[in-house]
Amino acid sequence: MASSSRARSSSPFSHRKPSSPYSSASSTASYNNTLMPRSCSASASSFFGSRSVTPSRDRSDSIYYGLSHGAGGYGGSLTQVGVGSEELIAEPIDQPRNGGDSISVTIRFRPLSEREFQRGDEIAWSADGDKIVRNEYNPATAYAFDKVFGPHTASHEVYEVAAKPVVKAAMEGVNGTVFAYGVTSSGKTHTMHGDQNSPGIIPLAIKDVFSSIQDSPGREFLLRVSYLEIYNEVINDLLDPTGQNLRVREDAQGTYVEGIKEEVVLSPGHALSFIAAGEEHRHVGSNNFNLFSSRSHTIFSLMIESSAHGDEYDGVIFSQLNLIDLAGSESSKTETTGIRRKEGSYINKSLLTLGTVIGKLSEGRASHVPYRDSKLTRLLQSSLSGHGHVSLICTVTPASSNMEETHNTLKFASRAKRVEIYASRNKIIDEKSLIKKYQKEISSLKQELDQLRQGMLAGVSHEEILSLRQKLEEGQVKMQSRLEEEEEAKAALMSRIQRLTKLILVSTKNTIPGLTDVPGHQLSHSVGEDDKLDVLREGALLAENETQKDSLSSASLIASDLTYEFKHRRSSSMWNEEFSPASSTVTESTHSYELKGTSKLAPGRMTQDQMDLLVEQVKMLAGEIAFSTSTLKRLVEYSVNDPDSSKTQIQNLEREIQEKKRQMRVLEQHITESGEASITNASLVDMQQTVMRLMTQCNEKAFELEITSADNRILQEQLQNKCSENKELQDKMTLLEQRLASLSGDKASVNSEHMSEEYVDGLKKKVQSQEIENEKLKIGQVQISEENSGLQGAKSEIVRRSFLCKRTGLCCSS
Ligand SMILES: Nc1ncnc2c1ncn2[C@@H]1O[C@H](COP(=O)(O)OP(=O)(O)OP(=O)(O)O)[C@@H](O)[C@H]1O
Repeated sequence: MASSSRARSSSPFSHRKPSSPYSSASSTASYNNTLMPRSCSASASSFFGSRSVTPSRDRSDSIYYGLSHGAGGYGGSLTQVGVGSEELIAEPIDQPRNGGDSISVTIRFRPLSEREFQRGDEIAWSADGDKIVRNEYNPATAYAFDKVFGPHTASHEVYEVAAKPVVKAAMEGVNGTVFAYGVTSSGKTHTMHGDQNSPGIIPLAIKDVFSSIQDSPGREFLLRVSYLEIYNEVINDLLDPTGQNLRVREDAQGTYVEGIKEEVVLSPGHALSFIAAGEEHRHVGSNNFNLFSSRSHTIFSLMIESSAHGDEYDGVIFSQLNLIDLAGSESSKTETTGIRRKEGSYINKSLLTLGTVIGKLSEGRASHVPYRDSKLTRLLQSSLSGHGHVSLICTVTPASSNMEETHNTLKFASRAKRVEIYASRNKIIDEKSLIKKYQKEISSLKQELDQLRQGMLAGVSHEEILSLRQKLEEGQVKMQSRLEEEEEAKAALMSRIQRLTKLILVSTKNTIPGLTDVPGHQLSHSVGEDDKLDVLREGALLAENETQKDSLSSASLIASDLTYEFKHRRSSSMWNEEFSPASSTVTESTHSYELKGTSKLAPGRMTQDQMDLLVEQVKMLAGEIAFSTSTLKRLVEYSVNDPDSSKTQIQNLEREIQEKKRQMRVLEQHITESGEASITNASLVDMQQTVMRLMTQCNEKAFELEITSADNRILQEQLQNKCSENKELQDKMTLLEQRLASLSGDKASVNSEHMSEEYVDGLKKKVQSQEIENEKLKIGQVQISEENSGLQGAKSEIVRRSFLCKRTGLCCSS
């Protein structure tokens, strides 16, 4: 058979042997060294079946004992087995020395297997009463324990005694460890896991944990599980196939496995589905004693965090519950070769270390305890060193062929009984706890969401926002994207809140304020629960009977976000019932407005819808008051003619008006309180401010643009004037130039014709003054050009500004 990680069926237990003790073992087993009892009678023992042989003895002469404590308790005062015979090898079990508790040690017999039966094995060890194990061949050899379970005890009975108290304490913050110890094929896996017909300690503990949550309506829980195996001294994560060869680390809280995967679980089915998945990876192989022998030690851990609701909050309690299925020790009789032998030697070595550690601890001396000698003892260090409850279930076979191995198990159990523990509630952790982190995150997200909701609805209506958008033209896009962002943020917050709250488990029982009267159909399972329960149903693991399945289902928990949603819906519907305008006729309104629930309506928690409804109610009341007042006025007028007949009507109407005014005041007060509560709403203020800012900016820009446009028009007019002036001057200059040219021609002709001196001087003066005028014209022309270029600059500035205004998108229609 393949040695490692072979695929098995989806049920975590379906790969296991059939429950019948006679159905699994091979009938061809070679087993010759059967031990026969020293004083064996042929009488059949009804206890172990007709084939079993019980040696004869006289107990009353050889042993007396006094057991004074109740079964399965911690710190029980199990007294030693007193002895009256020198043959007695019984190891006395002492009271804890220093007043601490002791490990709970129970023994579970399994029936003779078919193979043992076929082989002619006899009963070598048996339960004598419910606390003593006695050797059938040497009756003086007896051991006393907290409880001894006979071969026909069902697993749930073992659970009640050996595990339930540990689970209960774990729910209250005390760490707990339950482990099954015994030789191969003695029934460890049967005890810890069980099968479909008889669930073992692990499924029963899981079921109990969820029932306990169900019975704790005042608390919130967060559960995580991890599942690992120690195979050949290597730690593998059974929930994560990539998590191989993990390392053990140590911190203030004790040892832990670095990088182990922890899964949050929401229901029993959910938790069991992880075990089923883990079992797929566990190392199982066959030896000549057990077809499905566990080749590794497995530790299934349940991390439990809890805290009280709301005002009752007193910190977070954390505890860890370890449920351990050890691999069985193998004797030389276990015929193994190759890989099995190697596995066997690792198993034996670690169990030997466990024995040594227990031995050292039981001595109670401050000697070195070799926890580090094996991964198993290293991981169990905090449990074994007494910081939590420990329950050891030793599984044994009664078979004579295994008499020595069983004896060794009993001796180990006896030593373990002497180990003292001082289990106490874990320190209250707060900031570091996951549940606290989730709770904080949820409440801040909820606040944020409320703000967002109110911010989007209060004060600024959607229509107003739309009209603002229109006014803001391009600003509309900005606004739109902002709205979308906020919608997205809201949706993201909602889904995050839902996701986180779904991980926190609360009881569905009706004692939490706000959860009362929850109609069954409004409650839902947590996420994934149905799926996981399907997995469970497929494996039929817990389908022991319908009742049990039902109780498991009823133990399933709702997520607190559903509670939140439910509360929300409930308050809304209550609101609708009480404040529905539809139900408010003038005469009935007195009742419908009556604020029966005012104390329930914490103003800060009002949704916008509720606020709107209130405002509507106030408006309606105001209308009604106005209507009644005018009716009253008319009645008073008519009453002049017939005062008696109208008197009662007038009085009634006056009373009605007074009453309505009173109701209106109460409603207004509510609105004011709610308004005050929401006035701090940053999102709303933000949004309104943004709108206002954009509006103001837009108006300013529009005004600026108007001024600039006006300036522009004036400048353009000026430019045109200057241009026409310029044209005139240019025309004038052309004329003057023409005249100058003609004058120059005149001068030449005068010179040539020897014109009179006077005439020439006169002409010269004319020319000079003309030149001066010319110069002036030129200067004028330069000025005009300069002015022209100034105007051009102004023009481009206007164009630039207009462009900028358009770019900012904030210009008005002008
Ligand atoms: N109390 C019991 N009642 C009936 N059958 C039992 C009981 N205990 C064990 N068996 C049966 O004995 C066989 C061996 O049991 P199991 O596999 O649990 O032993 P184990 O101690 O886990 O062995 P290993 O150490 O090799 O894994 C199985 O077929 C199982 O169903």
